[in-house]
Amino acid sequence: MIAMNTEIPLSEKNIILIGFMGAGKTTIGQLLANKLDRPFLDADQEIEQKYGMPVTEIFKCMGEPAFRQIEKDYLTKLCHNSRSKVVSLGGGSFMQDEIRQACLSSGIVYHLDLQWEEWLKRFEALIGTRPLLQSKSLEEIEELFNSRKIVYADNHYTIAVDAQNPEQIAEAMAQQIRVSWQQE
Ligand SMILES: Nc1ncnc2c1ncn2[C@@H]1O[C@H](COP(=O)(O)OP(=O)(O)OP(=O)(O)O)[C@@H](O)[C@H]1O
Ligand SMILES: O=C(O)C1=C[C@@H](O)[C@@H](O)[C@H](O)C1
Ligand SMILES: [Mg+2]
Repeated sequence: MIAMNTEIPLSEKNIILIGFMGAGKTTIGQLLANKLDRPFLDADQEIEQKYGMPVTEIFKCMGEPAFRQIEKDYLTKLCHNSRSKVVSLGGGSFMQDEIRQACLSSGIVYHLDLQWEEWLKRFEALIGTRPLLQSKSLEEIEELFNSRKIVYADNHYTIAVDAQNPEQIAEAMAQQIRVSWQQE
């Protein structure tokens, strides 16, 4: 756990979910937002809506560097201009220094932490819609998984997501967050 910026009241800070592709950021983020009665924003979905195409198409038509720039612009602005939201990042968003710093300084960052063996069970469900997986061998994906884990470790809270379903995880997170708001 790392120190938080105290200028924004705790209960107004964005709750930001990070973690590897398929860890459950979108699924759990939506459930958590409903439970806390907060608006939900998913970086990938917002970008898809703005550009009128899925992330896979943005990668194909514009290339990954363009996607990363769009992702950086969207998320750094969001961190500076918005409060009291539940925000799910894309799996790679946190790898960009500016996004990481903006999230850590303005929000409460939750790392949804999944073990490799559990992630493998989700592979088939992910491959069609995650362009980064499509060009890699399983060994290369495992390498990416391990290298990103080091970066995700820069967070405020780590939540193990291997052994529970999304509803249980969102409920546990909501309870912990409500308690922290009451203690403010
Ligand atoms: N705790 C869980 N147990 C079992 N399946 C889960 C769990 N969390 C998510 N899933 C499933 O894993 C898949 C990926 O989930 P989701 O899209 O929420 O991941 P994500 O972290 O948002 O991925 P990305 O970084 O690519 O956006 C979905 O099919 C979802 O139903
Ligand atoms: O882990 C990643 O780099 C990505 C994850 C997805 O959420 C999308 O943002 C995109 O497919 C890239
Ligand atoms: Mg997602």
